[in-house]
Amino acid sequence: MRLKEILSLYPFSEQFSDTYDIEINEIKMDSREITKGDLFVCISGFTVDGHDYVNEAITNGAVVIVAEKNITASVPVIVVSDTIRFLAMAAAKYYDFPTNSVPLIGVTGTNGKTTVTYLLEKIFQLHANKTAVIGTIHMKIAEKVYPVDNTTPDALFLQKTFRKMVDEGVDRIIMEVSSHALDQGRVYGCDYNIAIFTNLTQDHLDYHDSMEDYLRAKSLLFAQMGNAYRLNDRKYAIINHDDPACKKLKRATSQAIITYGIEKDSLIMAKSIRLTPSGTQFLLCTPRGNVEIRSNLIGKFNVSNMLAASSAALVTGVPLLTIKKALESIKGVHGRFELVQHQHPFSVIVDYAHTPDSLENVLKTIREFAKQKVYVVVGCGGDRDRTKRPLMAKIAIKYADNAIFTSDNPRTEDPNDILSDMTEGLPDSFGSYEVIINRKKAIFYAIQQAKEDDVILIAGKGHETYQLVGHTKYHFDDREVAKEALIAKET
Ligand SMILES: CC(=O)N[C@H]1[C@@H](OP(=O)(O)OP(=O)(O)OC[C@H]2O[C@@H](n3ccc(=O)[nH]c3=O)[C@H](O)[C@@H]2O)O[C@H](CO)[C@@H](O)[C@@H]1O[C@H](C)C(=O)N[C@@H](C)C(=O)N[C@H](CCC(=O)O)C(=O)O
Ligand SMILES: Nc1ncnc2c1ncn2[C@@H]1O[C@H](COP(=O)(O)OP(=O)(O)OP(=O)(O)O)[C@@H](O)[C@H]1O
Ligand SMILES: N[C@H](CCC[C@H](N)C(=O)O)C(=O)O
Ligand SMILES: [Mg+2]
Repeated sequence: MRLKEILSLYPFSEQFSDTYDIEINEIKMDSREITKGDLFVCISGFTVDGHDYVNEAITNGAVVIVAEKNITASVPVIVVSDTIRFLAMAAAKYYDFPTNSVPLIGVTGTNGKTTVTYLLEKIFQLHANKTAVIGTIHMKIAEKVYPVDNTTPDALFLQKTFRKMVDEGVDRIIMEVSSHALDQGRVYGCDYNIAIFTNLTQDHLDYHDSMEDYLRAKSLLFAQMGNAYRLNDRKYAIINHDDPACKKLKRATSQAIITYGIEKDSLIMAKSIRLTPSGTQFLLCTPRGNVEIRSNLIGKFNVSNMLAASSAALVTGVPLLTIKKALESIKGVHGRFELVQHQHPFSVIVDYAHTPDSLENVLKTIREFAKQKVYVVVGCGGDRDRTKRPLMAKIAIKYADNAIFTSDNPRTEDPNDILSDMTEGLPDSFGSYEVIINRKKAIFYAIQQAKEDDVILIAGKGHETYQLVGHTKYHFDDREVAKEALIAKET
């Protein structure tokens, strides 16, 4: 594409003279990925400043630099006020606005994003849609799976990927939208048809200044849906009515609002809920009628997730009976309340709860059904919200009979410091706990202790297949380690 075309969306682009009318191979934001003929956009990051890599970019073949600072270079330099904004705009143009031609559904909230995207994927698939998903576990185009680094990738990756999805005939894109991505403008170029909010509870206070700031970031998804009351291009904000943030999020958008809820009177509701140790049952009540759902998903929070997914499916025209069939066919979500299969008379559950609210929800659910003791093996991630550590420890002790605190991706922190943060504020009256820094040993210990009808929850890593120590990822899978420990117990 000609540079002039890429620049055409930029305000007063006529200021860029014809000397800028050159052919561009691709747009890149990483000097290490530049090849001959590319345009390099300098992003000032949290770790380094892309402006410091201009020479490397030129050596690798960059023919134009887009920067926020006046820099001297041997190729033309275009100075803009905000390179992140420029990147999203240029990428959307370069890849020909892929999200204009396919419904895009964004899911945000502290917990439940991966679950809701998974449920929606299954519903749309049953409705004969060709779906694509982007989220924490992977990126998926129909049945092809690709690895991802972030839950929500950067703007460049997104636009390029959306183009690939559209070209491959995808007719529904479902994606998780993290607060980091919203704050960093990774989704500026995305044209959402539906935005879903699950809930807002404490997390990421290492990154956001306060819960208000965290909510502000989440609300950007709703604010950036635009103001388009076009009959053939309806947009919907789907919001959890039970969450206190609902009121503020409603005000963030001018689009049609669909509320869902269990407690509060909502447009889409779950009534007559029955929670059992093997699933949930409820009446899905909608303006298009009511239908009974019998799901294998465990816990009240999953009823809320099913309402969110059902709401999005309904507004896109999926019949209620298809929604019912899809929800009832789902066995479980990878790494979420996943039962480790074995012959012992006690249960081992691996779950991705890594926030105070999710840990409380999962432990409460287990507590309700446990016939004997509840064990929890849990840690807190390094280089992440320190203030959630003592809260998670308190919750673990409150709901479990035996809490074993251990490591979960210490990253660049000393695991001892993380564990001290967890246990520091715990009064003696809070009950006993143990600290076993090595996660494998902690899991083995819990499984060795367990007796008939006990339940062991291994929380925090879910689907993850690594332990991140420093900047190195070591293979580690809670489910594999649990199985090893179960075999060791037999012998
Ligand atoms: C704190 C944070 O969010 N950082 C994100 C940020 O990275 P950064 O600002 O550190 O980037 P940087 O390394 O300083 O680089 C700045 C620029 O220089 C360029 N560069 C760099 C080196 C070089 O040699 N040459 C070069 O050109 C880089 O390509 C980049 O354009 O921008 C990157 C690109 O978008 C992200 O991948 C990265 O996410 C990091 C890996 C991360 O761990 N983020 C977490 C906190 C996160 O975003 N999590 C959420 C999920 C949270 C949840 O919901 O639970 C997520 O969406 O994944
Ligand atoms: N609606 C919900 N409310 C509270 N907790 C939930 C909810 N749904 C799931 N959980 C809990 O949160 C954990 C993570 O769920 P899920 O992966 O769906 O969330 P997420 O928002 O995608 O998380 P992440 O921010 O890491 O991407 C689950 O393992 C479960 O313990
Ligand atoms: N998306 C979350 C995942 C946390 C998972 C947990 N295992 C940890 O490493 O803290 C984050 O990056 O904060
Ligand atoms: Mg997720």
